[in-house]
Amino acid sequence: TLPLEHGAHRIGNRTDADMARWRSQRLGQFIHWGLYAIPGGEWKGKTYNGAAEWIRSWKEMPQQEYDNLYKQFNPVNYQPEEWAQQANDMGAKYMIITTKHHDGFCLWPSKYSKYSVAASPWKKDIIGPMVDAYNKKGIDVYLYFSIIDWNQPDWRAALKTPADSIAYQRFKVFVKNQLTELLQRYPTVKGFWFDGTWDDSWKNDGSFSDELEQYLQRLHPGLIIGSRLRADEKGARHFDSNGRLMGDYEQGWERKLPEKSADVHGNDWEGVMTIPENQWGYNARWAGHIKSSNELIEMLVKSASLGGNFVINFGPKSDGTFRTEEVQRMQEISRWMKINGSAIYGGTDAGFAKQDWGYYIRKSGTDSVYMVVCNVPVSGQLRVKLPAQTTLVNVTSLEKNIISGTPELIGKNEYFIHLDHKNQDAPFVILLQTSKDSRDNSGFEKAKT
Ligand SMILES: COc1ccc([C@H]2[C@H](O)[C@H](O)[C@H](C)N2C)cc1
Repeated sequence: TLPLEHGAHRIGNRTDADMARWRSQRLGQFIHWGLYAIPGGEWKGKTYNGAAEWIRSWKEMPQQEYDNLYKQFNPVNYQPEEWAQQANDMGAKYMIITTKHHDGFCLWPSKYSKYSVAASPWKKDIIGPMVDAYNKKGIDVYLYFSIIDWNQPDWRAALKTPADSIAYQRFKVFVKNQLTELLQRYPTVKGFWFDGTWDDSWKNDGSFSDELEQYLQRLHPGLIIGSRLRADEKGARHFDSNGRLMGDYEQGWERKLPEKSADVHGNDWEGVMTIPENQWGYNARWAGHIKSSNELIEMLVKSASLGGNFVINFGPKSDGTFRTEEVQRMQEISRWMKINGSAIYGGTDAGFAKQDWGYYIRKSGTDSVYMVVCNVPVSGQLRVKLPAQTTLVNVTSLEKNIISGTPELIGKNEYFIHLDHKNQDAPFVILLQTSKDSRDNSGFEKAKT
């Protein structure tokens, strides 16, 4: 391995209580909210086909006009208590809020930038009341922070001249000041979700990103920061030049999920997902495929079955309300989580052979393994192949009328669980109580006699 000064400083997952809490939460809510919600993907009758929060970079958008949108930011219907209530109903255990996206507009009255809510008609702090409302519901808050800042004259994508380096040096002081300010203003936050760290200016400055992460940890012990912040001294991101994960969890799963256990190498990880194909901020017209609640639930289940967290993104409108499709998804997921949440919270990779009908999730540290059935076989029988020296002690379902009879032993450590022929309109859950046992199959034979 290469001798790295600014590569990964820890091998393996964090084992402290803060990380264990994050790991048990499994379902998060991402919120992208800012000036981009005002145009909502359209400008002067034209539709922007990119992601709404990137509209400033659209050739049809005069940047000065975008930058002046702060004069219209006045979310008269913003009710953070309602936001927190609906997130709590959905079953989200943490929330990530954009304090500042790439456009540089700060949703808190920053001492270090005039480009904030303080200059808007709204005037007031947006972040504080949100953190308080979510924390009051027992939901942890993480602060999304974009390193890229199109509003800051000292920001540079690349350092081409000595003048660039001098300006960028000032910019790094500004970044450190804002992050310090955020931790001082909102001491209950559990971590940062960094973004906008792919440019050369940042990638080629691994030592700064490393020092910044260590500075933040000293300032606020226990902070959880994913792999997007850091670069090592050779410009490697997420994984250092020795292939070791930097940060506290793999944060690269954006609008995509790992397929199998081998894809995550035993690391903590988090997937973030949009409901439409690729819109984070509010976009008036969602084009393309819009994920149903069952699709999002299956992604959540798949994430938990692979030992990761799943975060669903919402883009509130400029007035502070949520669009119908997003409210619908929160309500449908809420109904499912109220019945099946025990399979998700504290869930992790069961280490069982994957079957076509769906996913296994182990309640971490126990012999309880949940089966979440997403694809009901026309045969009506679910194949369960237990690892060696594992016996099946009990089988129950979280809802009534799912299973018919007792499991049928069909081979060594292999069973069919027969389903009651009800057609299901959502994934359903069966709980397997197993036990480590030197004798194979000893479980159900006892039950059968
Ligand atoms: C260039 O491809 C990108 C760049 C940035 C993103 C940003 C989105 O604006 C959103 O904030 C997402 C979490 N982030 C990765 C997404 C895709």
